[in-house]
Amino acid sequence: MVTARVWVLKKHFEGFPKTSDFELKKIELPNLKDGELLLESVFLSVDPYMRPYSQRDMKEGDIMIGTQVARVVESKNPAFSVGAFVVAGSGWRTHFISDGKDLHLLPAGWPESLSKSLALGTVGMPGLTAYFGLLEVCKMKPGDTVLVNAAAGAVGSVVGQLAKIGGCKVVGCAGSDDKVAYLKKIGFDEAFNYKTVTSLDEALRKASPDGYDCFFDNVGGEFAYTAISQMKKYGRIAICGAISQYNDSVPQKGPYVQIPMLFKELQMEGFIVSRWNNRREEGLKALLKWVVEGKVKCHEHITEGFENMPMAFIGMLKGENLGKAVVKV
Ligand SMILES: NC(=O)C1=CN([C@@H]2O[C@H](COP(=O)(O)OP(=O)(O)OC[C@H]3O[C@@H](n4cnc5c(N)ncnc54)[C@H](OP(=O)(O)O)[C@@H]3O)[C@@H](O)[C@H]2O)C=CC1
Ligand SMILES: CCCCCCCCC/C=C/C=O
Repeated sequence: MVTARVWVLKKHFEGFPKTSDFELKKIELPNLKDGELLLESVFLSVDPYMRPYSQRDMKEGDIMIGTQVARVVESKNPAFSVGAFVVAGSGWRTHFISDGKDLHLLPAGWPESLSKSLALGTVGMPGLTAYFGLLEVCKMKPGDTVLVNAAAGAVGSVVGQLAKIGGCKVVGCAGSDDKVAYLKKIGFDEAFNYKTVTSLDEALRKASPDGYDCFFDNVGGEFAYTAISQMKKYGRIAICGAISQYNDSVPQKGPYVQIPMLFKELQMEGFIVSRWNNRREEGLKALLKWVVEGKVKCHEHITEGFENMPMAFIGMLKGENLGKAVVKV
């Protein structure tokens, strides 16, 4: 008999999540039936979507949603051998039983020297978000100037590096000087700390006096309005996230974007990465190749200990992470 530790949503978040909104519980797992396997989480992801999705899809007492890299510890399913690593979406659990249907083996050719945690970040859902958002929504082309916010995070850091590979000029904004230094180190042409500039409008204008062809928006709110006002004619805006609004108890009011949208004839499109689930393999193969070749650099913010999941999640929402926020069990 295996005992799993799980984190449940004890109380729906009101405003910014608190550690008291979560509860750690123990669950006895039954013996395996034919076709099933027992897995143990090795790395778990903490992601911004957990904040809005918990509100929309979860009830109090549910196990927190989420993905993990897990190792097969026992198998009665011939498709998965003991010791194999998979990406699963089984929520905040140390151990779980699966019938194998929704598990993804790591992409073929994953080098032994590459941390498997990257399957939750650059070579996982956030990397795919950057890849499809840039190619299919921003429709980036060589010579474009691309703006990305939350640029030192899991998605943003890949957006900037892919845009450089694609022959673009890249401007990134992040919330600390260390993050800005990192962006410059990984090849961003311009980067600034949006928390310390005296005027965001001026900082954006200085970074690209001619404006922006593409805006990959991870943040929303006031930042997005200011950036949209500086788009070039026919610019493309990908609405990837709106993290500055996820913790609002009262929805923010304008300013509104219709005037720049109209007179600059802009395109703005929201997207969810799962739209391209049928091209997952293509995206992961490309991302893995760039990582192995050293063309895309990865940074991770690793929190040790399953007991620290809520703290890691809250820390990520506060901006404590440089790169992908991951918990190592
Ligand atoms: N559409 C889709 O399919 C997907 C969308 N997303 C979205 O992409 C965005 C980035 O996600 P991800 O890369 O995983 O997370 P990150 O690794 O970027 O972590 C979140 C970052 O957001 C920044 N942030 C937090 N609060 C604010 C705020 N009020 N204003 C500005 N920045 C803030 C912080 O960085 P800083 O220090 O710079 O403030 C923090 O580090 C999120 O909005 C997420 O919801 C992610 C995956 C898929
Ligand atoms: C239980 C696994 C759920 C995985 C969902 C991943 C979709 C992310 C879409 C993000 C939207 C905004 O952040």
